[in-house]
Amino acid sequence: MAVPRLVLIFSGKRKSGKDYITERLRASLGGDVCAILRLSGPLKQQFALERGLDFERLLDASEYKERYRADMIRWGEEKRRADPGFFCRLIVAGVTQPVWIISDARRRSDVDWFLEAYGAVVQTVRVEASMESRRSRGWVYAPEVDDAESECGLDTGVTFDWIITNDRDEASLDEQLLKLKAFTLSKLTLPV
Ligand SMILES: Nc1ncnc2c1ncn2[C@@H]1O[C@H](COP(=O)(O)OP(=O)(O)O)[C@@H](O)[C@H]1O
Ligand SMILES: C[C@@](O)(CCOP(=O)(O)OP(=O)(O)O)CC(=O)O
Repeated sequence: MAVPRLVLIFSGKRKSGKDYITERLRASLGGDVCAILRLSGPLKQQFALERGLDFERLLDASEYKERYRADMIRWGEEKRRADPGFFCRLIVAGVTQPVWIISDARRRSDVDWFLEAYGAVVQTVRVEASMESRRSRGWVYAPEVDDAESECGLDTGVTFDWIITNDRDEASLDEQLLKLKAFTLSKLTLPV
C-alpha cells in the first residue's frame, strides 16, 4: 500500500464548507499531488445500490441527499459498529498521490483509525462556520441528523491541528488556505 506524506483529516458541520474548501485545496496543489478521499463515497454507493437510489444525486449538495441522510447515517453506523475501519480501508486502497485529504471525518473511530495507521503524518483540520453562514448555504436544522453522532461526534475530544473559519470573509479564507498549502508543500520537500 502507498504511504502518504501527509494526511489531512477534515471535519465540520453540514454546510460548513468541507467540500468547497477541500476542492480548493486540491485545485491549488494539483490532482497529481493531492487526492480527496470521502468516507461517504463507498457508503453512498452501497446504500444507493441496496435501496435502488441514484448514487450520483447523493454526491452533491442537494435536497435529494438530505432526504436520505438520516437513513444513510443509520445504515453507515451499523456497518461501522461491525467494523470501525470498514469505510477507511475502502477509500485508501490504491491511492498513489502523496497528500491525502479525508474530507468528511465524523466520528472518533474515523480519526482513530487514521491515527493508528498513519499517525506520524496525520493533521486534523476543523472547518467552522457560523449558523448564519450555514443557513445562507441552505442548512436547515434536522432532528436525528444535527443532534446525532454524525454531526456531533467530533465536537469534543479532538484537539484540532488546524481550525479554518469559513464565513463571509473571502480574504481571510484565502489567507488560511495559503498557510495550509505552505505547510503541505513543506512536507513534500522533505526527504523520505
Ligand atoms: N467560502 C465559500 N464561498 C462560496 N461558497 C461557499 C463557501 N463555502 C461553502 N460554499 C458553498 O456552500 C455550499 C455548502 O458547502 P459544502 O462545501 O458542500 O459544505 P459541507 O461539505 O461542509 O456540507 C456549497 O454550495 C458550497 O459551494
Ligand atoms: C451518511 C453520511 O455519510 C452522509 C454524508 O454526506 P456528505 O459527506 O455529503 O455530507 P455533508 O458534506 O456534510 O453535507 C453521514 C454519516 O454519518 O456517515
